[in-house]
Amino acid sequence: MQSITIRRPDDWHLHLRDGAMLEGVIADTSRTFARAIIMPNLVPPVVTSADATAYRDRILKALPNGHRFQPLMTLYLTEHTSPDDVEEGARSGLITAVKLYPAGATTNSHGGVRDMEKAMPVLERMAEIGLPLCVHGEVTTPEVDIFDREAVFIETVLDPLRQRLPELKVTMEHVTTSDGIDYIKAAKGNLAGSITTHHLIINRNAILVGGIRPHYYCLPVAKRESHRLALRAAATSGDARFFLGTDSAPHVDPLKECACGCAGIYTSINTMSCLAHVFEQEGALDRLEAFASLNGPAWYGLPPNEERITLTRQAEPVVFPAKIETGAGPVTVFDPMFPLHWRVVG
Ligand SMILES: NC(=O)N[C@@H](CC(=O)O)C(=O)O
Ligand SMILES: [Zn+2]
Ligand SMILES: [Zn+2]
Repeated sequence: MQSITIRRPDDWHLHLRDGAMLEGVIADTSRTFARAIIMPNLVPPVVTSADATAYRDRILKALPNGHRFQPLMTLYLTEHTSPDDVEEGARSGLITAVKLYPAGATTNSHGGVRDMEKAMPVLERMAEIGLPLCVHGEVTTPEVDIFDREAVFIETVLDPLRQRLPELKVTMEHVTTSDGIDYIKAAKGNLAGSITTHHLIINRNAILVGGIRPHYYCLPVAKRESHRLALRAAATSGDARFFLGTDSAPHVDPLKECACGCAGIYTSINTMSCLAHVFEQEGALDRLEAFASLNGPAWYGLPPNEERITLTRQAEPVVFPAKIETGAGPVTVFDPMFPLHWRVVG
C-alpha cells in the first residue's frame, strides 16, 4: 500500500462558526489539523480582543476530549477598530492576524470596511508591529462582474495599499485567479496567498452545468478552468508563498438550498484526502507537506508542527458521509466528483 507521512497540517483559513454549529464541525478539523486561523465573521463579528478571547474559550470548550488543537484568532477589521486594542491582542499572543472584509463582499461582511482611509491608522500600526492582514480580496462595486472582482481588487485596492504601506504583511486569502497567483509571484515580499481545497478541484462549471448546484457556490466564486490550473500549479509547486487555507465554511442545507443560497463549501472532513488526490495527479505528492504543513507556519512566523500524520492510498474508495448532522442542522460535505482513495490513518 502506498503511504506518505508529513508533518501535521494546519488550516490557515477556517470558519468554525459558533454554538451548535461549532460543536458539530470542530472535530472534523481538530482530528487532523493542529492549528487553524479562525475567521471572525460571526454574527455579531469578532471585533475586539475581548471578543476574540471569549470566542477562543468557546472553541476550546467545544473541542472533543483528547483532541489537541490551537485556534489562532483574528479580528474583524472595521472602520472603528482601535489600533491599541489590536496591538495588545497581538503582543499577548491572542491575535495572529486582522481580517479585512470589504463591506458586502461575502457572508456576514456588512460590518466590514467601506472606506480604506478609515482603516489606515490600524493598518499602519500593524505594519509597525509586523501583524499580518488577511484579506478577502474582492471589490463589491455593482458594475464589476463577479468573476472579475478579485482582479479588480488587486488593481484598485490591494496594490495601492501595498505601495502606500510596503511594510504591511498581507495574506491574500482564497486566491481564485491566475491574476492573484501572478500578483503574488511578482511581489518583492510581504505578500503570500492561501488556496482552498475546492478551488483546486472545481471550476465554475461545477456550479452551473446541468442545473444550479448550490453546494459548489462559494465566494470568491470558482472561476474558469484556466484559473483552476494556475492555482494547481502554484499549490503543487512548493513555492513557499502558497499554502493551504481550506475556507471550509459550513452553512446548514436549508440556507444553501433556497432561492438565495449562502456562499460556502464544507471541506474540513475530507480536505486531506482531496489534497492527496490532487497532488498525486500532479505528480507532486512530495510537495504536499510544503503546501499543507510548512509554508503556512513559515509565513506566520510559527514553528511547523512536530507531530506527523500518515496518509495511505487504498484500493477501495474512502467513504465520507454526504452530510454531517450538527445541532444546527445538516451540512452537506464537499463532493469532489471523483472517488477518493487517500485516507488519513493517524
Ligand atoms: N467562502 C465563502 O463562500 N463563505 C465564507 C466567507 C468567506 O470566506 O468569504 C463564509 O463565512 O460562509
Ligand atoms: Zn472570504
Ligand atoms: Zn472564508
